[in-house]
Amino acid sequence: MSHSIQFSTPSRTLHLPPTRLHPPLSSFSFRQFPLTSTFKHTSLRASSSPSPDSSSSSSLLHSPNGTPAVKSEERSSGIDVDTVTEAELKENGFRSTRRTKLICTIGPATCGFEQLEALAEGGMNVARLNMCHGTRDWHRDVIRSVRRLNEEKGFAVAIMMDTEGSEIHMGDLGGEASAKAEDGEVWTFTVRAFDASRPERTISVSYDGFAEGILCFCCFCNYQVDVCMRCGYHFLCDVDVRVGDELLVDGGMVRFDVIEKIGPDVKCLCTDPGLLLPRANLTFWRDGSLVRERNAMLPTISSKDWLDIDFGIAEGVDFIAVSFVKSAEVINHLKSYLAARPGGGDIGVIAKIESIDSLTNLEEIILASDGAMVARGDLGAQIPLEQVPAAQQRIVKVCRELNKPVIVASQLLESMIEYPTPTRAEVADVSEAVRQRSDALMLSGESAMGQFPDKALTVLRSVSLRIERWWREEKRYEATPLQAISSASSDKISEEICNSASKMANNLGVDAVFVYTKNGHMASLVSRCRPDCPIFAFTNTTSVRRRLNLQWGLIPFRLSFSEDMESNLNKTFSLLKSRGMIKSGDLVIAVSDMLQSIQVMNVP
Ligand SMILES: Nc1ncnc2c1ncn2[C@@H]1O[C@H](COP(=O)(O)OP(=O)(O)O)[C@@H](O)[C@H]1O
Ligand SMILES: C=C(OP(=O)(O)O)C(=O)O
Ligand SMILES: [K+]
Ligand SMILES: [Mg+2]
Repeated sequence: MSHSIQFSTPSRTLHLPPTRLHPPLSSFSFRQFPLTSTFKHTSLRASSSPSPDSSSSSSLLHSPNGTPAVKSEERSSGIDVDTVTEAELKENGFRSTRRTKLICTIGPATCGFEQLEALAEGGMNVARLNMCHGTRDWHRDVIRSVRRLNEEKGFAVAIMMDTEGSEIHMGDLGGEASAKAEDGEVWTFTVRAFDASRPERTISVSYDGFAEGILCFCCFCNYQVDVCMRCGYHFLCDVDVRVGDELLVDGGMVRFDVIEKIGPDVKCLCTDPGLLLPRANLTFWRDGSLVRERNAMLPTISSKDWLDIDFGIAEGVDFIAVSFVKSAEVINHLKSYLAARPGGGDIGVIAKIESIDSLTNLEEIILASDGAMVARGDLGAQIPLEQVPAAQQRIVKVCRELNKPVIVASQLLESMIEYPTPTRAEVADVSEAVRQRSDALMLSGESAMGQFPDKALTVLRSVSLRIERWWREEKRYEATPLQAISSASSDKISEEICNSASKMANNLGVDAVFVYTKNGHMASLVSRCRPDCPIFAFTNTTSVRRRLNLQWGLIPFRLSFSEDMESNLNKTFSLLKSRGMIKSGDLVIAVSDMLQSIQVMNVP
C-alpha cells in the first residue's frame, strides 16, 4: 500500500521489532574493575562471500550464537550492503542500527588484513591514514587491504587520507617507538640530522628555521615582512626560538623551557615530564600566548603534502583531511586541483579545525569544505584546553546547520592505548560528542598503536547506541530548527521534502526512510535532520556509497536503479526482504532526488 503526499495512513499501532541492543552501559565496568561483559556483536564469518554483484560461492554469515545466519548464495545479487549492518538488521531490527559513524586511524597495531577485518566487523566505517607517519608504500598496502575487504566481505569502509601539514614536529626518534622525558632533564632539539645513532636526549626537528633568527621563504606566506637581502625576491620573518620560550609537545603532553641556543641546537629543560612520540607536534608559547608567526608563515599544504595528495588521487581515497586549515582559500585551491584530475573530483575534502585561524574563519572554511574535523589534539595546543569543549560544540553546530558532516577526533579514549577499559571521563566525553549529534567519532592512537583497538571501537559503538536510544526515548528533537541552506529552487524543494519526510518519520514512527540518490545530496539532507529511524540510502555508484558512510544515520546501499520510482521500490523491497533486512508490513517513507516526492507505504 503506498501513499504519495495525501495520507490516509490506516490506523494501526506500530509494533516495532524488539531491539536487542548490546548489554546496557551500566553493565560496562570501568578501569578499576575488569571488563565484566564482553560486548557481543554480530560476528560474521563470511568465509569467502564475494561482492554481491559477482556470482556468489558458498559461505556462511554467522550470528553471535554461531548459527549460520544466511548462506551467501541466498544473498541476492544487485545490491551491496555491508555484512555487519545486514546481520544487525536481521538480528535486532531497524532501531538497533547505530547512527554515529566510527573512524579508526590505522597504524602498526591494525594494518594487517585480519586486524582491519576485525575493525570492520566491529563497526569501522572509515579508515584514516595519517600521512605524518609511515611510508607511501605502507599506506598503499593498507588501502589495498581495505579495498579487498570491501570487495570480499561486502563492507563499504571508506578511506580518509590525512595530510601531514607543515607544522613543526619532532623527527621519528630514530625508529624508537617513544622516549621518556623526565622532570629536570635537559634535552637538545636540533635541526641537525643524524645518520648514525642519535645522541642521548637529542631530538631532531622537522624544519630548518627552527633555531635560526631569520628564515627565508619561497612565497608561501601572505606576510610581506621584507625582501631577503641574501637571495632576492623572498620573504623574511622573525621566527627564532628565544630563551625563555615554552615548548609544548603534542599540545602539552610534555613541556620544556628553552634555556640556551647554540647554533642549530636549542637546549630545553623538561618542566612537565611525559612520553615523547615520533613526529609529535611542537608549539611555542611566549609570555603566555602562542607564538603564531612561526606557523602562520608555513604553507598549509606543504610540498610533501602535494605529493601525498597525488598519491591519494592515484589510490582512489574517498576523503582528504587537510591539517591546520587557516582559511577557505586552501580548500578551494585543493578542490580545484582535485577537480582537474581524473578521479580527483570524487574525493571529499575535510577541513581539520585545529588552529586559532581555523576558528576565526570557521564558517567560510566549512562552507568551502565537504566536511570538518574537530581535531582536538592540536586544537588543544593552540587554544587553552578549557576552551576546547565550547569550540567543539560550535564547530558541530555550524556543520549541522551548513549540512556538512563533522568528525570529533582525538583523545576520546586515550587511556585505552594502554588499558582495556575507559575512564568515566572518557565515556562522558564520547557521550557528549554523540549527544551533540556529530556525524562521526575518530580513534587515533587507540587504534593506530594502542593495545586494545577492538575494545576501544566497542566502547565507541556501545556508547553511541546508548546515547542515540536515550535521545529517541527522550524525544529531544532539534531545539533550534535548521536554517534553510538551499538557494537554487530545485535544491529548496529537495530540502523541504527531506525536512518534511524526517518530521513525518518521527511523527508516524516509521521504521526507516528510504532515499534514492545519485550523488548523495538528498541522503545528506535527510541525515541533517537526524530522524529517529535509520536512513537507507540507495545510490548507484560505489564511490558515493563509501562517501555516504561518513554521514550520521545513513545505511548506504549500492543499487542500480532507474527513473521509475515504483520499480525502484519494488526491486528494493524484494531484495531486502529476501535478505531478511525488512519484512512485510514495515512502514517506510521514500524520497528521491529524481521524482522530488514523498511516499509513505507499508512494505508489501
Ligand atoms: N601510519 C602510522 N605508522 C606508524 N605509527 C603511526 C601511524 N599512524 C599513527 N601512528 C602512531 O599513532 C600515534 C597517534 O596517531 P595520530 O594521532 O594520528 O598521530 P599524531 O600523534 O601525529 O597526531 C602517532 O603519534 C604514532 O605514534
Ligand atoms: C586529528 C588531529 O590531527 P593529527 O592527529 O594529524 O595531529 C588532531 O590534532 O587532533
Ligand atoms: K596529520
Ligand atoms: Mg592535528
